[in-house]
Amino acid sequence: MKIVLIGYMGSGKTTIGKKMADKLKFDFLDLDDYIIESEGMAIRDIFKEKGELYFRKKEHEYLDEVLTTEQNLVLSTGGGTPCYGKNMETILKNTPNAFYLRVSIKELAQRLSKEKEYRPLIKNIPDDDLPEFVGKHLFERSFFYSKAAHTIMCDNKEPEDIIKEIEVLITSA
Ligand SMILES: Nc1ncnc2c1ncn2[C@@H]1O[C@H](COP(=O)(O)OP(=O)(O)OP(=O)(O)O)[C@@H](O)[C@H]1O
Ligand SMILES: O=C(O)C1=C[C@@H](O)[C@@H](O)[C@H](O)C1
Ligand SMILES: [Mg+2]
Repeated sequence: MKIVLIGYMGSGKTTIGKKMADKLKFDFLDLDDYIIESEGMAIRDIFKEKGELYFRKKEHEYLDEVLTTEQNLVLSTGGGTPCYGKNMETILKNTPNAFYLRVSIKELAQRLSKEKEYRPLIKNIPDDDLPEFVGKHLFERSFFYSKAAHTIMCDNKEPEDIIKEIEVLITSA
């Protein structure tokens, strides 16, 4: 069984995915970390040296690879994963358990202002401009995120409570 978490940068996919996999005794895989290990480079360096198109190509290949294994897996995707090529279709084809972690622009901008360094798409955006950037970007991406089987509203909730909400929605069908 595969549980896939999608959502904007900073929505909590990695944090929640790790904790949930521990709780369910599933394997855990973070697609960004898998790319970093497989390519032997940090994401910001892949963007800088090989370009975003190369990153998106690899992201697509690794997504296909990890979704076609037999293991029980919680997969935390990258913030852009569902928004390129046929990635969202691939996710939906492989599991009924795709969850969109939805967080408000305000909370995303607050979280991301402290953690821009390893996120190449926002690295150079001044904190004051982050809410506007996130708002526009999220608007474009919501079309893809909202195709998930379930949307979990995450503002002002502890990871443990979000995990409990997800657990009751998981289906083995
Ligand atoms: N429910 C939550 N409440 C408050 N803070 C949270 C919550 N979930 C995650 N965070 C914090 O938000 C930040 C971003 O979380 P995380 O790295 O898990 O996001 P992500 O969705 O994996 O981002 P990316 O797409 O860039 O990989 C971290 O500092 C994390 O501790
Ligand atoms: O939102 C995005 O497009 C990205 C989010 C991160 O998880 C990384 O996958 C990368 O920095 C790109
Ligand atoms: Mg992450």
